[in-house]
Amino acid sequence: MKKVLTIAGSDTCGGAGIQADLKTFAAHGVYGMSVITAVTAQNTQGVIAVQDIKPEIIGKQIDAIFEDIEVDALKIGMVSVSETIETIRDRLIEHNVKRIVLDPVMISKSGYPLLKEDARKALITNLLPLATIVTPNIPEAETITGRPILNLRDVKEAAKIILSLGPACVLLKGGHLEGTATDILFDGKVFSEFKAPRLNTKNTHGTGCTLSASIAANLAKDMEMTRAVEASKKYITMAIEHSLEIGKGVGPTHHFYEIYKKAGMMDE
Ligand SMILES: Nc1ncnc2c1ncn2[C@@H]1O[C@H](COP(=O)(O)OP(=O)(O)OP(=O)(O)O)[C@@H](O)[C@H]1O
Ligand SMILES: Cc1ncc(CO)c(N)n1
Repeated sequence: MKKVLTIAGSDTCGGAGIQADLKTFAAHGVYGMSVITAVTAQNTQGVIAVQDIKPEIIGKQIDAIFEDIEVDALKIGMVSVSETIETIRDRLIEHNVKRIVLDPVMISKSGYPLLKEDARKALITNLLPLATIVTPNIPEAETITGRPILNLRDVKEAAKIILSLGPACVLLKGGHLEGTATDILFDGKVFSEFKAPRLNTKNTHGTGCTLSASIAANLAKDMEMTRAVEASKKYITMAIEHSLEIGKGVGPTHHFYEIYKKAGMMDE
């Protein structure tokens, strides 16, 4: 069985972060493992509080995995502060990790900062160059590039700038634009578009976490990048289509093996 690791924050309500990642891994039939960077108190209405885990313990969690288990792919989500980012960078270089999906989580859907402002630079300089693929949403891409993104042309320009910062590929997610939910993959040579109809639901808590976890699971299964993103786009679209009316606010996406099967990935 393929083994996939998530390095991310805990979401009490189970829709985003570590919890979304492990559910996604299970639905993809891979073995999930976790390194927790922060504990959030949050629900579908917002983030109430965050406690960052000490970088030393984060480093020890990473070592505990790599000294014992072979990891086929990993994803990085919420990383909070500069010291955490530097610890993760050092440990991943030391363990010679390949196939890193970086979701540059900055702000929750409800507007709570999940990455400290002074840590943004640390994320860009330390983690972007290690990424096999980085998956910013529009506001994250605007922060990384310092440029507004209003249309598809801006998206492509931003993807080029982000690629120049070191990752092997960029997937710029169009969830925050209007109209068709189009994500653009750029590998330095070719732009590929992944489109899905915009689903009329408020229940999109954890969509970014789910998509990046799905890509990590698919890469672990030796899928080539474009095929992995294509399959993961189908998965997230179905997980949103079946999203759950849980809580009073922005409900979570739904994960189950049926979705994975319907997305045409049952043989992989
Ligand atoms: N209403 C929607 N209908 C269809 N697809 C959507 C919708 N909203 C988001 N998506 C898709 O979900 C995926 C995640 O994109 P999004 O831009 O929402 O990520 P995000 O903002 O990082 O999420 P998060 O809030 O979890 O950080 C993308 O493939 C995007 O196109
Ligand atoms: C722990 C955590 N990671 C990521 C997000 C972004 O969706 C969130 N809300 N919570």
